[in-house]
Amino acid sequence: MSFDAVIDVKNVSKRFGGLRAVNDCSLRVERGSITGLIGPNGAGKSTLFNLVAGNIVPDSGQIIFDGQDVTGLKPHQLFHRGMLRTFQIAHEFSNMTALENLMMVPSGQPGESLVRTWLMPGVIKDAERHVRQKALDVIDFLKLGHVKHELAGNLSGGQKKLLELGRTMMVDAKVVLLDEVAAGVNRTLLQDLAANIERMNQELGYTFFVIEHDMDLIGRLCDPVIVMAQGEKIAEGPMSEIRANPEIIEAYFGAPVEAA
Ligand SMILES: Nc1ncnc2c1ncn2[C@@H]1O[C@H](COP(=O)(O)OP(=O)(O)OP(=O)(O)O)[C@@H](O)[C@H]1O
Repeated sequence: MSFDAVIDVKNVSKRFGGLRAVNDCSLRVERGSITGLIGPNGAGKSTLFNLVAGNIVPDSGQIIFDGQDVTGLKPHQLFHRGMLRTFQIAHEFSNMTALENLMMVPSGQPGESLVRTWLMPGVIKDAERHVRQKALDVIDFLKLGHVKHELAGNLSGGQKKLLELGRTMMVDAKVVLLDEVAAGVNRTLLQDLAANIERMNQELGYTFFVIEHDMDLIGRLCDPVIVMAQGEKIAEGPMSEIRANPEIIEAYFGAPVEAA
């Protein structure tokens, strides 16, 4: 079977003191998929995300991103290669409008250099026009037109998350790591958010890697779903299969695990 992995985690381990938070774990995220990562509290999901996103360095093993060994690279270096992590913290600049927030994202805009601004005003104008148009397209795609001139600080929790999703679209990410999408979002906006993630995946080809405690959301969005427990991958498959596996249900999906 051919498998085009955008993220390939190979035998990665991470200890905190005597605790093996991630233990010889291997898993892959296929390009074009929405891959879910679930498991009980303390299973090692966040640690695995931190390892993949470059927030912490593994004790052993390798992280391959888009065919290249990126083990030990920092988050900003991974960002420039097209790996984005979002939703853990709302990064919006409160005193800027939704549209301006999107326009701030692309790095290395010519307008950032004062010397270039002075030497080549025409180039800057063109680049700005391009970024503005792209931001307007993203606003349209996410159906945020009615709040585009609203200060980001005044948006609802769900709208802020949509805006953050929009920020990933400004840089053409190869993979987006989503952390706890559902946390703090009401059911209606959650449906919007889920629909937009699906559209970004299906219409624009984005790959997502998702940690989520909300099993309904995981069931709706993700295929495959990877189950972690005690620092290891213990199962992988469509949510229907995972849900039907009595051993997994018994051991890992009792009431405490479902609680977001
Ligand atoms: N910085 C740290 N220092 C010490 N121990 C840590 C650290 N980060 C995580 N751990 C421990 O590693 C284990 C795995 O934690 P992790 O947060 O990765 O699990 P998780 O699956 O994301 O859990 P949850 O669903 O509760 O967020 C836990 O026992 C946790 O206490």
